[in-house]
Amino acid sequence: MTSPLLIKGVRPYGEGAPVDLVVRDGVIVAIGAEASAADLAGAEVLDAGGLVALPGFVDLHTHLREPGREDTETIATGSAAAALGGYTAVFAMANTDPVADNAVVVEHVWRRGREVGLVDVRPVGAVTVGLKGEKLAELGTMARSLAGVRVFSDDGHCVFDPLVMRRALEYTKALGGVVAQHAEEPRLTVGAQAHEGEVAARLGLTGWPAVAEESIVARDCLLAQHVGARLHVCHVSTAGTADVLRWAKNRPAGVAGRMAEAVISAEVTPHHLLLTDERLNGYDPVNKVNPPLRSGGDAEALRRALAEGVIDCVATDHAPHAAQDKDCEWSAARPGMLGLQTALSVVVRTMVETGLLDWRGVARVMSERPAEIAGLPDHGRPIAAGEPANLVLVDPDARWTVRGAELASLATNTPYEGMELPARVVGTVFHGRPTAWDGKVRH
Ligand SMILES: NC(=O)N[C@@H](CC(=O)O)C(=O)O
Repeated sequence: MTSPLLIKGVRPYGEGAPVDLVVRDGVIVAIGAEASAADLAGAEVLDAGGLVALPGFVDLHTHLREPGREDTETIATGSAAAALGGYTAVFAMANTDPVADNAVVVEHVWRRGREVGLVDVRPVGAVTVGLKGEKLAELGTMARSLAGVRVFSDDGHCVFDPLVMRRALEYTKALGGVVAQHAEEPRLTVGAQAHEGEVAARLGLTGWPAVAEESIVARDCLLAQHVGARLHVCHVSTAGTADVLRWAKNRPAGVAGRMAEAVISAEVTPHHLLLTDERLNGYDPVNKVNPPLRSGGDAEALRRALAEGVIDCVATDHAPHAAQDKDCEWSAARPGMLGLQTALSVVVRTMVETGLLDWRGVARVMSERPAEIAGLPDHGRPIAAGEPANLVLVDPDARWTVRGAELASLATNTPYEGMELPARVVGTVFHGRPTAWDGKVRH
């Protein structure tokens, strides 16, 4: 038995009067007045007066870069960034070197995540060998490995061949898993450098048209409903994709083959909720990301779709890059931006301050829905006695200024450098143990 933890004076979901949470052996054992003296003997106390408690965040889309690019992030530094950002589980994308397309690599990532012990690191398995889109990877072996992979993705690349995608959906269905698709029709994005629109035209950058995403999402929804499988759409970036998802999710049962068994879900990144292609005017590659920052109208449509539930959840697409891959000309720079430590604040700015979501809604899109989509039983659970103690404690009134150099990631490519953002993660509790408190990681 470990010593208990007493979290004093929190407001679960920002509702009602402050209560005390008593946590023992990874479980919430009592709330408020229920705490007895016996519960509290030898307890560590976290003074959480004025803080909002939410279920720990779950990120379905994190690039931890290990193995292969440990100069930009490691499982240890990425886990630290996750804990400081309020996350208790992250899904590590498969585009590592070597690619996580086999049991050896996914077990390595899983084991290393457990050794670090700050957050549940769940490896994503590649859909195809080497992310090449040609031959299915060993999905079953990865699912049956110690890592128990259930989320499969070629993220960074689209599974563009419709027959390969169909087979992937069929196999993952048999394994109880889900395909997370990076929706990008490659023939429509050859040489693409920026959202196809006025800004790209003015800057002379080759356009990445919205339809390259929307056409793949439409096709994949039809395929998933034809075979009755689960499809998750990564980083939705356009208003048109939100329309396609709304249509697909609302189709009457029975119009497609095995529609009743199909489940479609989708994520949006914090940066697509807040930032637009107007940021490209100075050609600063920190703003280069895939899919690209879109128009203001797109961002507004994404915020509405997230509030409505057409887009299920927020995922960071945390993508650390080395300085030399960002401090260069636009066309040579790698796409991607940091996200783990700024996600909550950007969601508060775009969704809470605008009145689109309350704290219950934040819990839904950052904790509950991602945990459900990935099938994680211990995360995204209600804050109640008997439930696992995976929690985040948030100061809703704080303001802080983002400094890339102060973030826990090895890389510094945050697009929010110097920006003042609302709300701060003060504490994270992972299986009953504080992993972050007041800006510091606790091992
Ligand atoms: N989202 C990004 O801009 N970058 C991702 C992969 C990718 O989707 O290109 C990365 O791994 O860096």
